[in-house]
Amino acid sequence: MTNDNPIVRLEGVRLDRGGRTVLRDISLDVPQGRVVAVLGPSGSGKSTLLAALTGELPAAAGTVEVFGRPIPDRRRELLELRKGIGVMLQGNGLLTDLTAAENVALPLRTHTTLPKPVIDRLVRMKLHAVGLRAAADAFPRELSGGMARRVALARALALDPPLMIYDEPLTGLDPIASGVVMALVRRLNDTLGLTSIVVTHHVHETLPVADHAIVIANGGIVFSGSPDALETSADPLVRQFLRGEPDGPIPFDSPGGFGAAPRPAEETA
Ligand SMILES: Nc1ncnc2c1ncn2[C@@H]1O[C@H](COP(=O)(O)OP(=O)(O)OP(=O)(O)O)[C@@H](O)[C@H]1O
Repeated sequence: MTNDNPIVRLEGVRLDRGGRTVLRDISLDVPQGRVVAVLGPSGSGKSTLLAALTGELPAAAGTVEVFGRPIPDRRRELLELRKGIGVMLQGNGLLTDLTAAENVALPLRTHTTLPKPVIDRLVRMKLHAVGLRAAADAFPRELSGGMARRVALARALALDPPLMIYDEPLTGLDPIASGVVMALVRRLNDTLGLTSIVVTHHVHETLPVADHAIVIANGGIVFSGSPDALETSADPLVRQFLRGEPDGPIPFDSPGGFGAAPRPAEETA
């Protein structure tokens, strides 16, 4: 997967947490316009990888570039970069005492000086984009799980970020709601000209909408290729993950979690 101007580029990245190497030797290019699925068992380091993309976790080695520039060290520049990354975290993260519209308006109120009528209009557009314009005045408790997830998606889109990151967008959703959310992820990616990274262990719901998939396990990328190639892979590690088998090359009981790199952090290169 190569591209001269990828939206995200990782080169030889090592990520440590709590003094332990979680991921090592990670190289990945995400070209503009793609939907990339980041798959892997629980504790393999998927969220850790996302934390590196948003600059929350600096790489212990290697380079992480987003929008063609290394992740900045300076807080001000980092905050600026983050405005270009829409993040939908696990669960909804919706504020329960605010309506759907007020939740979507939050990033616009916090990060822009736009007048209220303009914000109201943008909020209506975002809710329309996720098919929920009629639910603007509903509180999160009045929404189904799938609808609440779509409001969270509208909120992540509020500032028109060119890059969207989804961390387990399907947790707790039934198969129908999962299908709706993933179809929306694909449609928004294409109609708004975004690039999307979807971190999930919901392989079968995510692969149909992805252009590219990577699997992380045992502290590194163990597969990188098309969804078709993933499903037909004969690699025992990939097979074990796809079938959800406890026995195989991915250890179930390594220290610190399933599939985590079981060795201490090396010296920074
Ligand atoms: N703040 C932290 N301090 C120390 N270790 C951490 C920290 N966050 C995560 N880890 C460890 O890093 C490893 C990877 O965790 P991570 O949350 O990235 O995995 P994941 O693939 O996202 O898991 P899940 O699918 O369960 O969310 C785990 O062994 C975890 O215990």
